[in-house]
Amino acid sequence: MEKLLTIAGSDSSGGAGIQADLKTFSALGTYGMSVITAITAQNTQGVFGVQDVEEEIIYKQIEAIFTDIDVDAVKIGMVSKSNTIETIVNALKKFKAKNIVVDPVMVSKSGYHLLKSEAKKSLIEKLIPIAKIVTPNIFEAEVITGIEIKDIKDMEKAAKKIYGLGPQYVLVKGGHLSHEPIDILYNGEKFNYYRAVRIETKNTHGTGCTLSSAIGVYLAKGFSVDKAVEKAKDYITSAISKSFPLGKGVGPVHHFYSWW
Ligand SMILES: Nc1ncnc2c1ncn2[C@@H]1O[C@H](COP(=O)(O)OP(=O)(O)OP(=O)(O)O)[C@@H](O)[C@H]1O
Ligand SMILES: Cc1ncc(COP(=O)(O)O)c(N)n1
Repeated sequence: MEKLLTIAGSDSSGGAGIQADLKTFSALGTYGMSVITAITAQNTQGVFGVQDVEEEIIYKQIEAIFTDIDVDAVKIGMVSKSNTIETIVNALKKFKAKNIVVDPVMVSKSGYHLLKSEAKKSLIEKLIPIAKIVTPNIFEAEVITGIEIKDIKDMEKAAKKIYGLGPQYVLVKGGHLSHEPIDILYNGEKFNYYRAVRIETKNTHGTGCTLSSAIGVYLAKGFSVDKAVEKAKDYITSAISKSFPLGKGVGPVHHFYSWW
């Protein structure tokens, strides 16, 4: 069984963050482990508080895992602040982590800033360069590049600029853009396009977390990046199509749609 690690924030309502990542790892038949960077008090309507975890215990969590267990892939989500980013980057370099998927989480669907503004520079200059694949949504790609994104051409331009920061692949996700949720993968030479039909639902809490975790799973299973994204895109599209209402706000996708 492949062993996956998520380094991310906890979402108390279970739809995004660490909880979404571990559900994705389990649903896709892999063993999931977690390093928690921050605890959020969150539900389907909003984020009501965040407590960042101290760097020392973040490092110890990573050390405890890598000194004992072979990790096949690492997914990184909410990282909150620059000291946390530096701790993670130094530790992953030290332990020679492979198949690193960086989801550059900045703002929750409910509008809460999960990345402090002082951390943008570290995210861009330190975290993104160590990624095998980085998966910004439209807003994140705009913040990272300074390019305003209105269409697929702009997504391509942004993908090229982000590639210049050092990751091996860039996936710009179009979930927030037009009618068709098209995602664009760039490897420095060519673009691949991943299309799906838009599912009309408000219940999309955790879509980005789930997609990046699923990419990690398929990389851990030995698929090429192109194929891993294709399979992860199929998974998120099905999980969104079976998403369900929970609470009074934005409900979660169904990670276990093919199980029950
Ligand atoms: N309504 C939808 N129907 C089908 N696919 C969708 C829909 N919304 C998003 N997607 C797809 O879900 C994946 C996640 O994309 P999205 O742009 O929502 O990421 P995100 O904004 O980072 O997510 P999150 O807000 O959870 O962090 C992408 O593959 C995107 O194309
Ligand atoms: C801990 C944590 N990590 C990531 C997200 C982003 O997910 P979404 O954009 O669906 O709110 C979140 N809300 N909470």
